Amino acid sequence: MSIQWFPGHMAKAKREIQANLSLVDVVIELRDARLPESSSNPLLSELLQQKTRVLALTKADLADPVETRRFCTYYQSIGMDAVIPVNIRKNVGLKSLKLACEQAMADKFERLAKRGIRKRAVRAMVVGIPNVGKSSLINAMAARSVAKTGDRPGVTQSQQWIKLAGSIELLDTPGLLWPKFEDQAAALRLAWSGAIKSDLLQPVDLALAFLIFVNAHYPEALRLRYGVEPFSGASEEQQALAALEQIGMRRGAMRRGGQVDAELAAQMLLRDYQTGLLGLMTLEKVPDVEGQRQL
Ligand SMILES: Nc1nc2c(ncn2[C@@H]2O[C@H](COP(=O)(O)OP(=O)(O)OP(=O)(O)O)[C@@H](O)[C@H]2O)c(=O)[nH]1
Repeated sequence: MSIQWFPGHMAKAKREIQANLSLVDVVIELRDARLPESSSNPLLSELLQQKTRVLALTKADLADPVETRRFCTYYQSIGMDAVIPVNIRKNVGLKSLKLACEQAMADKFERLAKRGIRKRAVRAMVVGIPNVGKSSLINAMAARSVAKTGDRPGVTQSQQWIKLAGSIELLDTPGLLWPKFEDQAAALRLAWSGAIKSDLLQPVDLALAFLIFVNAHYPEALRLRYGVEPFSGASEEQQALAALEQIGMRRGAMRRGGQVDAELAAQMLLRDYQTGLLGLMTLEKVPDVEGQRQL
């Protein structure tokens, strides 16, 4: 991620989303299925007010399916209009997402029809933090679109509406939200997922924290890919470091002279996770009742 989020940029992003919101019926909010809470932005709830909100959990092909189901149930239970796991690269879930947008608006349009107002296409926009899949989703949906409608501009002149098959019009520019840098646990997960570069930790420390997490929640993954046995007890950091050494040797991350290049090993480990080679893993749990946040 190359964007630096200074307060001025955040204010601008907020203004842009606000302006676009006034044009749409439905907001398609993208969150990473591997970290749906950490990849959200609380500002959105504040901005959305009464708008219909459909949540797409992207990169579901990389997430633990059991946890994804739990998150779907959870978000529906706290009032999200629809929650759809998607794999944008493989076009999985996109049809359901489109249907969810139409269904979410069906009642409203019916009410309007009773008042003699003609049914029109549902207007939607995509929002989310960097790297969550916004452009991929718009492109995937547009690829099967009937036509681009150029007659009705968006807020800025370069914006257009993409007319999708059926009766949805999608704004072709997504709304960009900033990630949760201030929450350190969230920032860590975002960095593991590849959404942000961590300013807090060096690659090796980032990888060690990741190894401790994986060892606690998905120990089999380390055994299967690198032959690293689960570790426990005190000196977890030391053991994680030993595991990283082993991973470095397995993956050929060596310096001249035969020593493991820990930084390279760290990068390879995280890359393996980000590309799914480490298996399907979700980095956080559904919030418990106490920790339950608003949408
Ligand atoms: N495995 C997998 N990868 C995905 C999926 N959706 C997007 N990606 C990948 O995630 C990366 C980021 O996707 P983009 O569509 O560029 O994300 P964005 O939100 O537009 O990113 P910004 O332009 O930084 O705001 C790309 O490498 C995509 O191929 C998905 O459902 N599964």
